[in-house]
Amino acid sequence: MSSGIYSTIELGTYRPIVSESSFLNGVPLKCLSSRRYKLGGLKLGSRVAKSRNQRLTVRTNSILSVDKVLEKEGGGGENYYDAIVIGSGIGGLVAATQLAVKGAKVLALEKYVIPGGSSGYYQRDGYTFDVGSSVMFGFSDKGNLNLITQALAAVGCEMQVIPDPTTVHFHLPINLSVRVHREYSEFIAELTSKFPHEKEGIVKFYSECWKIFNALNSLELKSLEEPIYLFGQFFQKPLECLTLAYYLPQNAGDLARKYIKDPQLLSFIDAECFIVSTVNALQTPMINASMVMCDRHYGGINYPVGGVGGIAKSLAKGLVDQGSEILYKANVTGIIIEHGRAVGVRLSDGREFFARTIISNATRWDTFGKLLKEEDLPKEEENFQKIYVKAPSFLSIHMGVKADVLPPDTDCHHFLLETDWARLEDPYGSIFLSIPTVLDPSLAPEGRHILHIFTTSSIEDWEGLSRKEYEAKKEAVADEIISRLEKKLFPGLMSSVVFREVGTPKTHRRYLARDKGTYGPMPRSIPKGLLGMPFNTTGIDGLYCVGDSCFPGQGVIAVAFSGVMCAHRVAADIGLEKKSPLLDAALLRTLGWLRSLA
Ligand SMILES: NC(=O)c1ccc[n+]([C@@H]2O[C@H](COP(=O)([O-])OP(=O)(O)OC[C@H]3O[C@@H](n4cnc5c(N)ncnc54)[C@H](O)[C@@H]3O)[C@@H](O)[C@H]2O)c1
Ligand SMILES: CC(C)=CCC/C(C)=C/C=C/C(C)=C/C=C/C(C)=C/C=C/C=C(C)/C=C/C=C(C)/C=C/C=C(\C)CCC=C(C)C
Repeated sequence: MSSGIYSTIELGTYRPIVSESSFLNGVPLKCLSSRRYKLGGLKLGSRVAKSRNQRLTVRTNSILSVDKVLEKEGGGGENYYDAIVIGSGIGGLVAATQLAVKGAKVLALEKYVIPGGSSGYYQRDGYTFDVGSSVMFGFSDKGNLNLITQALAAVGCEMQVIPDPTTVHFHLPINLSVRVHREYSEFIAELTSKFPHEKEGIVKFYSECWKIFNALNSLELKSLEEPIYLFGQFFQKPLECLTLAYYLPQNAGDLARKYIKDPQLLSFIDAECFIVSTVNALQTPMINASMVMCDRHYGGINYPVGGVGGIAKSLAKGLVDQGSEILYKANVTGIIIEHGRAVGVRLSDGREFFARTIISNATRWDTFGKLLKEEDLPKEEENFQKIYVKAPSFLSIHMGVKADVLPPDTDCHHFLLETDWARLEDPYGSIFLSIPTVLDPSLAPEGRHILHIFTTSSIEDWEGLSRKEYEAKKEAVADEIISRLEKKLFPGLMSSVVFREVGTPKTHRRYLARDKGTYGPMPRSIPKGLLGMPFNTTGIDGLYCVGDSCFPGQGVIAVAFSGVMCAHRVAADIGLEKKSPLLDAALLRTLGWLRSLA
C-alpha cells in the first residue's frame, strides 16, 4: 500500500470521474462522486435516476461539477425524510452515508458547528488538534474490517494516510517498556524478550486473538439484527460464525489466564485492554480485544494526512454529494412520538423535522434520559443501564511544544502508568499521549510538535467550583500531568510548552453533548462479553440508536460498525433492502432473550 511515507487508500475497482475537493489544514479532502457520470454524453446510473431531489448542472470545465438543488418534496411534504440522524459523530455519519448511498433521503442534525463529535478537530494558533483519539483502527486498504476506509469509499472519498510504525509505546511499572510494533513478529519478539518464561503463553493468547480476528475478517459485516443476512452468513461461513458465537460471551482476561500465569504480564494485558475499553481485561469482551490487537498488525494503524477531523469532514461532504443534507447548530431537544412511534424531532429553536425513521447518535443515556424524557424507559434500556454504566469522562491537554524537546525517533502514541499497576483504572492514574506531528508535521507550525494528553477524570471532580477555582484547578491538574511526563519521558517538557489548552469533563459534556462528558459505556461488573450490548433497534418503533452505546461499544471503528449495522436494519425496514417480517420477529425475540442472559 505505501509508497514513501504517504500512501493512498485505494477505492477498489470502481474509479469515478467526478471530483470535488475541500480542505482541512491545507490538505485537499478528495471526494469522488460514486455516481456513474461520463464526460460527453452524460450517463446516469440507476441510483441517480431514482433520486428525486437532485438536479445536475454540467459545466464545461475539465472536471464535471455537480450542483445539487434540493427541491423540497417527498413522501410527507416539505421536511419529510427517510431518516433523520441526530448527531454527526462517526457512528451517525456512517449510518447516514450508508443509507444515502442506498437511495434514502437523509437529514443529519448536528448541534455543533462542524461534524465529527469525538472525532472532530479544532484549530488554534496554527495548530490542528484532534479532539479525541488519533489512533485509527480499520483504516487500511486490506480485508473486510477496514470500516473507516469502506465508509469513505462508499461515498467516493479517499484520504491520504501515513502508516504508523508503532501503535503504542507502553511505559509501565517495573520499568516495563513495550513497543507495539506494526510488524506482529517484532511485537511478539519484544514482549517475549521481557517475559521469556511466558513465551508459550504469549504466543497462545495472541494466536487465539487471531482466530477471532480471522473469523471476523472473513465475514461481510452487516446488521446482526437482520435475519436474511445473518442466516446467509451462517450458511456461507458456518465455522467462522460459530467461532464468533462461541467467543461472544467471553472476556479477554479469562482467556489470558488460560495461558499466562505471570501477574506482571497479566497486568500488561490489562493495560492493552484498558486503552480499548477503559476497563481491565477481565471486563473487556474478547471479540473487541482481538479486533484491535490484530488489526494493528494486519492493516496497521494509519493516520490521515491533515488530521483525524478530515474523516468526518469527508463523510459529511459525501453525504451531501449523495443528495442528502446536514444541518449544523441544530440542537435536537426532543424526539416526537405519535401513537408510540418516533416520527420526528424538535430543535431548541422550535423547528420540527419529520421522517419515517429516527436514528440517534446521542448516547443511549442522552437519547432516553433527555430527548425522550416524557416517555417511560423501555425495558431494553432498563436492562442496558443495569449492565452498563457511563465510563468516566477525561481531562485533555492540547499543547504546542518546541520540537527539540522530543528525542529523535519518539513514537507517536504513548501510554504511561509509572509505579503501581493498581492505579490503572483510577482517575488520573494512567496517561495517554499522542504526538500526531511525529507522523504529520503539517499539523503544527514549523519547529513545533503537538502533544495531546488525556487521562480519565469524573465530572463530579469539577462541580461546585467557582470560575476562579475551576480555572486554577485545571491548570494545577495539568501541571501535575505534564510534570509526570517530564519526569518519565521528556526532560525539559514544562519549559518547552508554547501553547496549552485544558479541557475537563465539563468541556467534553458541553462540546460533545455526552451525559457527564462520558467516554462511553463500561460494564458495571464482569459482563458476559458482548452478549448484553444492545444493537440498533430500540423499544420504540421507528427509533434506532447508533454509536458507542450500541454493539460493539467504544472505539471509532466500533461505532463505524454500529453505523453500518444500523443503516442495514433501517434500510430493510424502509424497503431499501430485503426483509422478512416473520424472521425479523423471531430473531429480535431471540436476541432479546440472549441479552437477558447477560
Ligand atoms: N479521546 C478519545 O480517544 C475519545 C474520546 C471520546 C470518544 N472517543 C471515541 O469516539 C467515538 C464516539 O463516536 P459516536 O459516533 O458514538 O459519537 P460522538 O459522541 O463522537 O458524536 C456524537 C455527535 O452527536 C452530536 N449530538 C449529540 N446530541 C445531540 C443533539 N441532541 N442534537 C444534535 N446533535 C447532537 C454531538 O454534538 C456529536 O457531534 C467512540 O468510539 C469513542 O470511543 C474517543
Ligand atoms: C448475533 C448472534 C447472537 C450470533 C452471531 C455470531 C456472529 C456472526 C457474531 C458476529 C459478531 C461481529 C460481526 C462482531 C464485530 C465486532 C467488531 C467489529 C468489533 C470492533 C471493536 C472495535 C473496538 C473495540 C475498537 C476500539 C478502539 C479504541 C477504543 C481505540 C482507542 C484508542 C485510544 C483510546 C487511544 C489510545 C491512545 C493512546 C495514546 C495510547
